[in-house]
Amino acid sequence: MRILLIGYGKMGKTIEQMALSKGHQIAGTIDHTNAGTLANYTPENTDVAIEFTHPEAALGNISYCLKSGIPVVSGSTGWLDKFDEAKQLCEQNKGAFFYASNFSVGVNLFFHFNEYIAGKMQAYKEYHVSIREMHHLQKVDKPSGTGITTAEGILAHYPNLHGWVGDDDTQKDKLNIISEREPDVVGTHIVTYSSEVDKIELGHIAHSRAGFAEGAVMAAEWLKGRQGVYGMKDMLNL
Ligand SMILES: NC(=O)C1=CN([C@@H]2O[C@H](COP(=O)(O)OP(=O)(O)OC[C@H]3O[C@@H](n4cnc5c(N)ncnc54)[C@H](OP(=O)(O)O)[C@@H]3O)[C@@H](O)[C@H]2O)C=CC1
Ligand SMILES: O=C(O)C1=N[C@H](C(=O)O)C[C@H](O)C1
Repeated sequence: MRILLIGYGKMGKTIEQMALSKGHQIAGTIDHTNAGTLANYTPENTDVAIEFTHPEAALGNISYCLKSGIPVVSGSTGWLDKFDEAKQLCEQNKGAFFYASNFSVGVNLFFHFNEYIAGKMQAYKEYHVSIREMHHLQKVDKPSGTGITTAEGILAHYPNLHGWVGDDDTQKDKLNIISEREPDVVGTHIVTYSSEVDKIELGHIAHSRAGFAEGAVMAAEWLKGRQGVYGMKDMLNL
């Protein structure tokens, strides 16, 4: 497939290596320096776009692809308050849009187990549940998209918790997501259930960006010939 890489930073470059190793071609790469050239890409020269940019840039890039008829896979985080706009655009243009806050198969298994454990733990009121996410110093958004998806999986089972809050806030009836930033941490997410007497933890630690890149290329291949809005649960049958 001819893959357009929108965002050519840490993820764009890792995806490029993964896509080439699987026999795909790179239709082009977009970063700040050549953002205006996005308009040169059409379904005639591009089979699919993979978008990993920035919270401020994601919706514009996704909109361009959907309006132009280019199927688009996005992993950008920090913009999901506008997700419904992307969904509507996809429906209006009969397009193809695949979104995941985290493309690694391991994290999506973690999401699955997280929901199962939350369903069991909500009956045990002596345990206080919280989430901790750790990332590298360059990360611009917090909490992480993965941290928010993890929170949503827990909240679905905890009717007494009304939404999540970041670590700059503490409200008793909300689920706390604590964010830590340290040099070179690729991505770590830990769910903790803590009582007076013990602690239960479920965690995922990414050793590199290869898992994210592999999942994004897999999603681009899977999206071929499909129309609609999809996520990892659709692709992995989780
Ligand atoms: N879903 C998932 O599995 C994962 C998601 N992510 C998310 O992906 C995104 C990118 O992460 P990462 O690659 O580490 O970030 P980087 O900062 O390393 O790269 C971002 C890239 O986007 C480009 N960019 C930013 N703004 C614009 C714009 N307005 N127009 C065009 N290009 C732009 C940057 O260009 P320039 O360098 O010129 O500024 C750069 O090439 C983040 O939102 C991150 O949270 C990350 C890992 C996994
Ligand atoms: O910015 C990152 O690096 C990552 N971002 C994603 C997120 O916000 O969840 C996924 C992964 O944890 C790495």
